[in-house]
Formats: sequence, C-alpha cells, structure tokens
Amino acid sequence: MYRLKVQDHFSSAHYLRNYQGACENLHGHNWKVELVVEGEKLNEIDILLDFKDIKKILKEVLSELDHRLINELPYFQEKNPSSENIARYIFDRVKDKLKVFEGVRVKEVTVFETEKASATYLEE
Ligand SMILES: Nc1nc2c(c(=O)[nH]1)N=C([C@H](O)[C@H](O)COP(=O)(O)OP(=O)(O)OP(=O)(O)O)CN2
Ligand SMILES: [Zn+2]
Repeated sequence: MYRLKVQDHFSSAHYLRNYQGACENLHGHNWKVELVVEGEKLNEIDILLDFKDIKKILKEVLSELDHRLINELPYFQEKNPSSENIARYIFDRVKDKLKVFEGVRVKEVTVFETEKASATYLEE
C-alpha cells in the first residue's frame, strides 16, 4: 500500500448556526487542508499518482470554497460549515475528480482551522 499526502489552503468566511458562542457570528479562517490518497500499484515509472495531478485536483476543489461565505454554497445551506463538514465536502469532491485515475482512492481529508485545531473525515 502506498499513501501520498498533499497540502494546500484557502481563506473564507463562515458562521456556525445554532452555536452557543462567538462562532455563531460571521468570521473568517485561513484553513489549511491535508489530503491523503492511497493505492496498491505503482505505474511504469514507479509512482502511484503524480503529485502534480493531486495538487491540481485539490486546488480545483478548494477554489470552490476560497474567498466565499461558505454558508451560501448549496451544500452548506442545510449542513453547518463546521470543519468536519468542510472536510467531508472536500473528500467527496476529490473522490469524484479522482475517478479518472484507476487504482487511487481518497483516504482522508484534514481541515485545520488553526495549527492547534483540525477535523478529519476518512473512510476505511
Ligand atoms: N469541532 C468543531 N468545533 C468548532 C468548530 C468546528 O468547525 N468544529 N468551529 C468553531 C468556530 O469556527 C471557531 O472559529 C473556532 O472557535 P475557537 O476554537 O474558539 O477559535 P478561537 O480562535 O477563538 O480559539 P482560541 O483558542 O480560544 O483563541 C468552534 N468550534
Ligand atoms: Zn470558524
């Protein structure tokens, strides 16, 4: 099994509905995102998937969130834009884009609100 990790970031605003505290108010974060993909088989040049391709996919997905009020995106009309749900959103979007690369799957996505606080969504 091989595992690859890439990181990127985006800056956006959000607020948590029904949160008892300041996070119920509009505020922003510089979110860092770590994406982990995995697979069993290396290709003819002994790589699982070019970092360039994974970074491109992650950047495309994060551009959907960057400099937005996340609450306004259709996905987050019902779901609160917590780091947990943002990680799940990124996971599902990356999963969809990775379909063209046979034998490589998303393992986990971690979203860091700060260096000290992060949420991960993963599938076994
Ligand atoms: N499990 C989660 N808890 C919280 C989330 C979340 O997404 N998942 N989000 C928030 C708010 O977005 C808030 O911005 C972060 O709150 P907090 O940790 O209090 O941030 P501060 O920078 O104010 O933290 P201090 O360490 O107190 O400065 C809240 N919780
Ligand atoms: Zn927040």
